[in-house]
Amino acid sequence: MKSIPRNHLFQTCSYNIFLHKGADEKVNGSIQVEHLSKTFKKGGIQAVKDVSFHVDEGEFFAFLGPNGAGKSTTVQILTTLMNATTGTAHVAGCDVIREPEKVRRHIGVALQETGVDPDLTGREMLELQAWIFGFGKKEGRERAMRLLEIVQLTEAADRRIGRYSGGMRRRLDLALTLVHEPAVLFLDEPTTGLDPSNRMAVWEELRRLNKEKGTTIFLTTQYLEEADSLADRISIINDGEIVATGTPKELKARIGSDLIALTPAEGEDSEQILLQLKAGLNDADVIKKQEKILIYVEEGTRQLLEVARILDRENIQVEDIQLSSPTLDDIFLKITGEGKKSDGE
Ligand SMILES: Nc1ncnc2c1ncn2[C@@H]1O[C@H](COP(=O)(O)OP(=O)(O)OP(=O)(O)O)[C@@H](O)[C@H]1O
Repeated sequence: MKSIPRNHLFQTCSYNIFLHKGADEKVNGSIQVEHLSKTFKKGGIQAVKDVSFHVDEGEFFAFLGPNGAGKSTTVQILTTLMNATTGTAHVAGCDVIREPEKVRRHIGVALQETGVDPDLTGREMLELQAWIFGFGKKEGRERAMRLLEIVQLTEAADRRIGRYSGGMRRRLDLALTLVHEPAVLFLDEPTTGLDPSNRMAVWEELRRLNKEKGTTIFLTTQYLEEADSLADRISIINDGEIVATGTPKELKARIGSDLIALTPAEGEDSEQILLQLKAGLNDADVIKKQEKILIYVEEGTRQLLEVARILDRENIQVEDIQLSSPTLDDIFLKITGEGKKSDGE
């Protein structure tokens, strides 16, 4: 699935093209995508299907979806690393097909595969990146130091990248995209593989960039929690199609903020239980998923008591009952009515 050495390609491009600082130019950091589709000849997979959306300048936008949904393909098209089959896209006011060099000048990209040189140290790599973007030696050194601190790599600054762990490489990669303070930042699953404290550090930095510098951020993620915590707006992508768009609040209002999942005991009639719960809970959102019954509610604790009362009153035996927050799977189930697709492989 990830056959293209994407970040490497991008950084290779940057050695030749980026000989000036994008941050000095006033650009409109918006993204406009119209009817974008991508079909891979190999395998004939339609990875992106007639996708349209916009991201305003300064907005924090998340593309949320499971494995194989089409997130990386969309990012690759928007960052000029891959051509769309049909449709158009403008990033920072420039057409990604007709003006790829202009687009590259205004964007920072952290992709899932890093293309850093394993023989350099983290500090050297950052200083090199700063030099490529036209910063002087002193400023480059200062930027490298500050970014190393932000991504918590100060201690490992002088270690060769080849000896970094996967998580450390991801953090370095993020730092590399920030060197020239781009108008639009594309981050493809930036926190996958990071432990909770590193994840929080990356979140904090992204929030700061977005709020203080007005950087437009396009982030892909499989984590609902990440999109919820960071994004102004979220589009949910499933099997190449956008199935829902809205603010986290709007999306949550569609699904309820809590989820009660119960497993009826063997021999119980789950269809009947479904009807009894619906009736008893004023037509609440109750659905069946395999052997479980899922109830989407707003005030989980209060509703859990109500569910327990109904089960007791109707003499329904259950094997298990749990209260939790909805997962991405649950949201897909609710929004698409069919649940998350498989990996699409
Ligand atoms: N170079 C390629 N050639 C053929 N098919 C591809 C290629 N890249 C991706 N695909 C397929 O396109 C679909 C979308 O993949 P994509 O990588 O965009 O999904 P994703 O949402 O980024 O998933 P993940 O979260 O796993 O990175 C998948 O079915 C994938 O197998």
